[in-house]
Amino acid sequence: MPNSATASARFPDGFLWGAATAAHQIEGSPLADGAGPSIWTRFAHTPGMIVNGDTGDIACDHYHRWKQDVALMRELGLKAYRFSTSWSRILPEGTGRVNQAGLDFYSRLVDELLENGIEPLLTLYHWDLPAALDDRGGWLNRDIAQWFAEYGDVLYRALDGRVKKWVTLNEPWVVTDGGYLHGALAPGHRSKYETPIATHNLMRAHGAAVQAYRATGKHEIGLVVNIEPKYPASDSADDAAAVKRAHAYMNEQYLDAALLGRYPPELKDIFGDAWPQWPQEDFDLIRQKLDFIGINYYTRSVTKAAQSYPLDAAVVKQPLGTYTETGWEVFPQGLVDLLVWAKDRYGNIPTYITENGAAFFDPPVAEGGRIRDPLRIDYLQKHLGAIRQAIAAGCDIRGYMVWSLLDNMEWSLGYSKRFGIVHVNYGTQERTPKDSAHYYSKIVASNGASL
Ligand SMILES: CO[C@H](O)c1c[n+]2c([nH]1)[C@H](O)[C@@H](O)[C@H](O)[C@H]2CO
Repeated sequence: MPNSATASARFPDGFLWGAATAAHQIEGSPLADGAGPSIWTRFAHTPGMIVNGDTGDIACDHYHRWKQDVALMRELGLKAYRFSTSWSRILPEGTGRVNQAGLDFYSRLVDELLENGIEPLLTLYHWDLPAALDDRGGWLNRDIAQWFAEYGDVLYRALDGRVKKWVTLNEPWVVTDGGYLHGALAPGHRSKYETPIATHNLMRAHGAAVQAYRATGKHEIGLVVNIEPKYPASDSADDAAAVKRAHAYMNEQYLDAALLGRYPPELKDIFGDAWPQWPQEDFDLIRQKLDFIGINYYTRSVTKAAQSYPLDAAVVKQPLGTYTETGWEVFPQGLVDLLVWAKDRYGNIPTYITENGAAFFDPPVAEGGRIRDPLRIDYLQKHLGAIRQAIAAGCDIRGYMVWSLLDNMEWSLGYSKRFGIVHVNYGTQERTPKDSAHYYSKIVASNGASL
């Protein structure tokens, strides 16, 4: 952890301090004003899919409370806000007819952010595929690359210039591992044959959306991936091989495709006969110049060889480790290690930490509206220290978006886990900044000097 050299390191001038959310997790009103259903609207209304039968029908009611939420960001002094747009709010059938009311919602939100001195970072896809496109095969249909580019183009033409940092996909690994392999996330498939196809079409769609941006956009576009560094449970050759497989599958697969124009060779070993041979022209589409990458970091995995599909690897719980409410080990050194790894493997591409945060059990709102969340403050402090260490090691880190601005719908875990630096009372929709929000606000105001 920090030594005198890194402790004296500082965050660069203009470091972009913000917070992140996603449409389906906070907006509510998924079918309002002409919006079409997404796969998450369907998944949440499928009995047994979401803890406590929770849905995104109301969530944080951000669809109506967006102005107050921007005011909250302003009070916290945030410089940026990473959010996603709902594809089926903009294109209810996924392609063709534009729902102007949906476009207007995001246009108003962007204007309000700008009027409050907050830079928007817009993610086109944060998992909520239009149900109408899922009915046509969704990420299993090669046509989705053009469908996605068309969706991006509608937003680029409407918002580029006001939005200057665009993201195509949020975490393609989670989309495929959760939605097509293990089935824990929408659309809930469990197929080793579908998973590589979904991966490949997500990356083709990413490339097509970047190409569409280059045709009209005048600013920046990137890709956001989740990275979870893997450490061997022992010095055995079997554990080293398990780490290699897990690292290739989760950490290298998507950035290699986007930045190097190829998949790691381990993927063929992992998926065997389920791993197709892709034509070179697909990689020519996928590999597009990016202005930045976004890395979402939460935890690490100590990994051992074990019987499991598809990796033949398992995570080893650390007896002396500290764990969050989602069972993730708090391990800030992993962030340093992965940022240096990414710099060395892909070149020092401008990088934003586009998500980092933790779910802890938060006490109820105390007298005077205070919510003490010391574990979250400790988590943030340690991970911001890790970023400062990575910057001192030469990594070109441009900004940090804490996950999340608000407690929100944690996908299949519903509202049972709270990641927000701001508490949401889902009964009243009252927002209450937690101690971590006040802590983070000071970090932002001092550009990290108060860390
Ligand atoms: C596997 O962890 C991922 O990096 C990850 C963690 N998270 C995410 N991705 C998603 O981008 C968010 O929508 C989640 O709410 C958030 C917290 O779970």
